[in-house]
Amino acid sequence: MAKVTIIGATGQVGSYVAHAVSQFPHVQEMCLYGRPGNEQYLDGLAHDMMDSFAARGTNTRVTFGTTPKELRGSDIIVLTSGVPRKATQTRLDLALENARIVKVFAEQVGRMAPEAILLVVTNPVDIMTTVALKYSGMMPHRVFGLGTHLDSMRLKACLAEFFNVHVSEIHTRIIGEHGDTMVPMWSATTVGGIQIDNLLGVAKLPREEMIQRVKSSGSYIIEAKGATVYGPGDAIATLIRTIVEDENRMLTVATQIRREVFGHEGVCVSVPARITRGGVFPIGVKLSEEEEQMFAKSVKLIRDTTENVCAVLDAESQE
Ligand SMILES: NC(=O)C1=CN([C@@H]2O[C@H](COP(=O)(O)OP(=O)(O)OC[C@H]3O[C@@H](n4cnc5c(N)ncnc54)[C@H](O)[C@@H]3O)[C@@H](O)[C@H]2O)C=CC1
Ligand SMILES: O=C([O-])CC(=O)C(=O)O
Repeated sequence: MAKVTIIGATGQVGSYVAHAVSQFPHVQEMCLYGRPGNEQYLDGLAHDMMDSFAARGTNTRVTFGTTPKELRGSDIIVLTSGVPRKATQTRLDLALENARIVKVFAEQVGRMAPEAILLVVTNPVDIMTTVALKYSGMMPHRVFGLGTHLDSMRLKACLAEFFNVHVSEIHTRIIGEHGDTMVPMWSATTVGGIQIDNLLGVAKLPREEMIQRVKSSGSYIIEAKGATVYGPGDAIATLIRTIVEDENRMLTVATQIRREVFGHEGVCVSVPARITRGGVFPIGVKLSEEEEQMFAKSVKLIRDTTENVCAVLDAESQE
């Protein structure tokens, strides 16, 4: 049984995730957490959800609060607080503003629930995951980010449409940044278990177009309806289910990498990882030369931006 806490529960992604995750049988308590001033909204949200659970026959207890003690006893904490981008912005434009928000909550989690698993969603997610790891002081396998799991699902949908097969027939991964430097792993892409290059007719696969579609998916949706909610929400819900039900699935999420395994270190970036009730454990993979070069570019961008942001945060905390 697990207590799941959503930080940023008043937001679009946070409230959808809270509702989606509460239906998992192992989730005993759903704690809706927000910043001071949002108590009335959280109260209303909690009551709305209780009505929903009664209608659905879900037995999850809903609690809410704005003080750090609410975090105590959490098994999984999802951090969704932060400013979302406008269609004209990149995720990287949010880095400093959201890092200030993430730092505050990460410190609270590190103090109140250091044994929990912390899943970071706030954008730019790779950088925010490193910020959360640094300022929470938690173990690296207990802090991870949504990363390119969502991008991998978006590519999966494109491939299922192209091949006209059920999505469950597609296995694929995108590693690296949740952003423009993301790296598709065509070498790990299969349809019905068959490696994509061994399928007849695959030469026609519009790989570049598909990746462009994945890269622009967030801004396309934001421009049309203001925010992405169901895609990230259900991608997050899958990760939480994997943890609470100890499914040992291998998904692609932002996690701290080590030099001995990935040739780089010091940042959180998406790679394949085994996800269990005990945490998230990256798995080393052999990349092609092109994938390796693209991955190095992604890591450099994340590292440079993270270092800049952390330098500002550290200077501010000296003031
Ligand atoms: N990694 C991913 O794939 C995705 C990441 N996101 C990111 O998640 C974050 C939230 O997105 P939405 O829920 O759509 O936004 P939203 O505006 O609906 O909600 C924002 C939440 O953050 C809180 N918040 C805002 N400023 C704050 C501050 N200064 N201090 C404390 N709390 C603050 C709000 O109270 C609210 O709960 C954004 O950074 C967005 O870019 C969203 C979708 C997918
Ligand atoms: O694009 C955004 O800002 C939200 C997000 O990360 C996504 O849906 O991929």
